[in-house]
Amino acid sequence: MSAVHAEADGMPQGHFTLPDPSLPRVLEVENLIVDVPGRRLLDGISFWVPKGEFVCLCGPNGAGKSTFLKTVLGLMPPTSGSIRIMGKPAQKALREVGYVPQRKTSDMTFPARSIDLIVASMRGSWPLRIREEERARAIEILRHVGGEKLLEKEIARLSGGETQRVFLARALVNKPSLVILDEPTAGVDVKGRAEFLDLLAEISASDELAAILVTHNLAAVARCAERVVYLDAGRVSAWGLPSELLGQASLSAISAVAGGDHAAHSHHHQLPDEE
Ligand SMILES: Nc1ncnc2c1ncn2[C@@H]1O[C@H](COP(=O)(O)OP(=O)(O)OP(=O)(O)O)[C@@H](O)[C@H]1O
Repeated sequence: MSAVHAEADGMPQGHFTLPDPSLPRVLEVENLIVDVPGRRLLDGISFWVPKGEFVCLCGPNGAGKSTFLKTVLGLMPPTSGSIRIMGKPAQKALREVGYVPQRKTSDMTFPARSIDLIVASMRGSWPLRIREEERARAIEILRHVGGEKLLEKEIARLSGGETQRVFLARALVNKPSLVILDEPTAGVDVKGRAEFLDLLAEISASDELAAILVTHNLAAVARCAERVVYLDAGRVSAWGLPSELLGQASLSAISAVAGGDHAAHSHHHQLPDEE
């Protein structure tokens, strides 16, 4: 508990309920520090995610949420501290993690179909020829996310919501223990966002699959989060149940920051149901 600070402006003070320490841990982060030349981006992050738990990772722009995800995914080196996935050093357990990127980073510049993307993830290499059993598995996982009709479609031609559905299928195809989603509905229209939220709620209901969802979307937090980790200036400023963090002041702290790709283009403050 020593790494958890309740000092951030607008955050509730007092008691936060942590996960049952006796449950198996899918992700365990201890005193993680990430420095880049001249700057500390993550300043002693500690928390864990038990099997099956759905965690929303919230916090203002620039808090370090994407940096944290990149470090867990092995894309940025930790300066010190440790990240364990299913009890192993993170680098040795990345097969246990599925990743859904922000839509802007998943824009495809070459002609790939949904099936290619999903089979590439199954194999770990780009498929030149797809075997029958691979095709069957791709259909199965797309059906699971309600996207079977997208199988042969080119990714570049899909809507935002369809694209994220395919990326969710890709993230789930290897039966991970943890799925990590970085503002998956930023830049997705209202209908696509509502449908994607239904899929996230299903993941949240699963006792097997754990998730970390980076979001500024209060509707997503209210509907899916089993726990919330609130990052501020590279530190965990609160870690507890959504009901403990969704007090009046903290509610505005989560929603009243411009999120995702909107942030770069406008100073518009978003409504709670936007991302
Ligand atoms: N490679 C890097 N070198 C230097 N600074 C970086 C690097 N990557 C990120 N930063 C800075 O670190 C801070 C945290 O960035 P990060 O993208 O992790 O925040 P975030 O919480 O994901 O924000 P947002 O909600 O806007 O996506 C920002 O100030 C960013 O400019």
